[in-house]
Amino acid sequence: MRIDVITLFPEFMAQSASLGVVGRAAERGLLDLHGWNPRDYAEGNYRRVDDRPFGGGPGMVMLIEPLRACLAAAKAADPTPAPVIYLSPQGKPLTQAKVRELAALPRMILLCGRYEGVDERFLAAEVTEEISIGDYVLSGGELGAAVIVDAVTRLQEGALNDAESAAQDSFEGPQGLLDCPHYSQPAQHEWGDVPDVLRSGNHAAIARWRRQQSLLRTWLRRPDLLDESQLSKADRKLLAEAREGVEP
Ligand SMILES: Nc1nonc1C(=O)NCc1ccc(Cl)cc1
Repeated sequence: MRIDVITLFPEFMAQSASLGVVGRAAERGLLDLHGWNPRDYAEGNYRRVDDRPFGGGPGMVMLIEPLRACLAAAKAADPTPAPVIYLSPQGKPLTQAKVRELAALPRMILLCGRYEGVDERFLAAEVTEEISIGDYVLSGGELGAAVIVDAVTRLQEGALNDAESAAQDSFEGPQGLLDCPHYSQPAQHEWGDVPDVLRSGNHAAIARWRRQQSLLRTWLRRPDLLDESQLSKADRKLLAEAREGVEP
């Protein structure tokens, strides 16, 4: 998958995509990441990319023309069509379902704003969709872009090894349940012992326990993610059994 990122800080994107699974995927050619800096397309001595807002008020607004020229250069670099996705708190909240949709695309262009905003006429003319990574205000769109690059790259065929993809699947199964607790050495510790079932060697019982913990945690921490009507009979039974001993 090719991802072009329009950002005043291309070095940030390069760094965040050079580590771990994403870095490995990029090395393997599963991710083709390109940074484009609007400042390289700004005219005049000062190469302005921003200016004061009409109507007054604090801060600066990113100008149309440098973004327009920058986006045109990015599009000209590869014939593959791509949606232009703008990261901002005004966007649609990012979900794993959306990540899966994006991961299936051959290419996307991520637009990272800075300052107080981007001229609305550029957004109206060039942006396909706006996405938010959460209801909080960051200093720019780059962290949102890095989140999308990471989440989408993990889903590229061959990006994850068997263990990693099993972990991914368990978490983002069809119902999107929260992950179960994890334990490793030591078995006994002053902060508690590892649940016996995990040391029993009984793989059916272990899988049952993990599923039950995911169901219980989702019910307790994120009931909004739990659509009980979509649960299998077995899952409903597991959850009912787990609920008995627990107050939400
Ligand atoms: N929340 C979020 N989810 O995606 N992005 C954000 C975010 O806060 N961006 C900050 C931002 C976005 C555009 C401009 Cl011009 C300036 C600052």
